[in-house]
Amino acid sequence: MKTLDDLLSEGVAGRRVLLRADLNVPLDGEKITDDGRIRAVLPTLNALLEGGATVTVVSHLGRPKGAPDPKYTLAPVAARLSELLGGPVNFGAAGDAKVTLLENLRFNPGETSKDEGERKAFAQELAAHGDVYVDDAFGAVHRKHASVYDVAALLPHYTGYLVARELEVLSKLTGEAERPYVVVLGGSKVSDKLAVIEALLPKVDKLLIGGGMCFTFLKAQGYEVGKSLLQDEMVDTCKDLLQRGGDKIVLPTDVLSADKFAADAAVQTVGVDAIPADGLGLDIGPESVAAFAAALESAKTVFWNGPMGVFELAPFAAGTRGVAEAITKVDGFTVVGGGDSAAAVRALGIPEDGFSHISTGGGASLEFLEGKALPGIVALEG
Ligand SMILES: Nc1ncnc2c1ncn2[C@@H]1O[C@H](COP(=O)(O)OP(=O)(O)O)[C@@H](O)[C@H]1O
Ligand SMILES: O=C(OP(=O)(O)O)[C@H](O)COP(=O)(O)O
Repeated sequence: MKTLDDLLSEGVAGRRVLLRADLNVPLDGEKITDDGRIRAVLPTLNALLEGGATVTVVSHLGRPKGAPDPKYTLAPVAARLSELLGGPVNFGAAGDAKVTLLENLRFNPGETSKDEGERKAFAQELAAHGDVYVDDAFGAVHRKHASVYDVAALLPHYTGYLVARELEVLSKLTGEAERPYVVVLGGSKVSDKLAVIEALLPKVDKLLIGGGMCFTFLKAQGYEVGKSLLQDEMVDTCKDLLQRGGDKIVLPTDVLSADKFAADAAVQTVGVDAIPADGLGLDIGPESVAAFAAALESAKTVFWNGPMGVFELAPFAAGTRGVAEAITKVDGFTVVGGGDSAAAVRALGIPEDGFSHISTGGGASLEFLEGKALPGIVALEG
């Protein structure tokens, strides 16, 4: 793979660079609640600007359905990027500034289309913005999307500093990871991540499952989960995983059940056998936090992706905080990955140096750990 330093030594003065970034930041309305992913691309962007390039930055935000949706505009990101760069950023179309951020890629159906022709057509449109392509969107390298995969075939392509660094650090988690190796999974992207568990099971010593992920497993164990996040069609898969995983898989034994998805909800801590029919499980309970912390105590390698609960709402942050703190006490190599997981660490005031590495990618890291070929990396290798 050619690197950004290769490109800089070729010289970028006066050249147009198409830069794929992952600026999929958490938002509260129009307010960015964590700008970590914007900051993470600054070294690459600044190096290109210092080299004299004109840069068109492209990114997705959230999961709009292939059409413009004001809820998912990158406008707040353009404003924050401009603040962080200390200079102007054109938004939506090229202008006087050296940096342009285009609107959310996923407003175009070609970006995520399963139809290769449709994706390639959109990749052609994107390629028109650059003489060369730099991929620094580590969080999206596991997506076979036009801006991540197809466009690389159309332009000379290079890895950005973030992608290079992430691959270097995460490669310590594959192959000869020191044992015990504990993976902690949570979050809300249940269907994406259930598929990863199967591949990870043989590689790890313990798999702790909390967050929105755990309810499909609890259902598979025979418990009723009320109105909690549930992937009904995956219950049988979970039964099979539980059987194969044996005592490697650790599930919560208690949860916080709320009467609504809100900070002022009425909340009760219940055993997993007593989740009310109208209850929403929004965090793991204290007994589970203690069990997860105990399982982490002797770990030598830890990877954590996905908050243990809806940490954005104060009453449901304790599980994520407890697990994060337990990981910071581990005497070994510890990685937390994922847009929201990294944001949670910062939002909860957990010292960032308590982890060996904070990755910008959740799903991307998991698929890398799994040993899967990542489309965004395959494309850069070609
Ligand atoms: N029990 C739960 N029910 C619903 N949502 C949850 C639950 N636990 C965690 N979440 C949500 O999961 C989201 C993060 O999930 P995900 O995107 O998978 O993580 P990451 O971005 O770190 O990969 C957070 O916004 C959090 O509120
Ligand atoms: O937030 C992301 O992934 P993550 O939640 O796994 O860290 C990336 O921006 C990828 O987004 P996607 O999972 O909608 O393709």
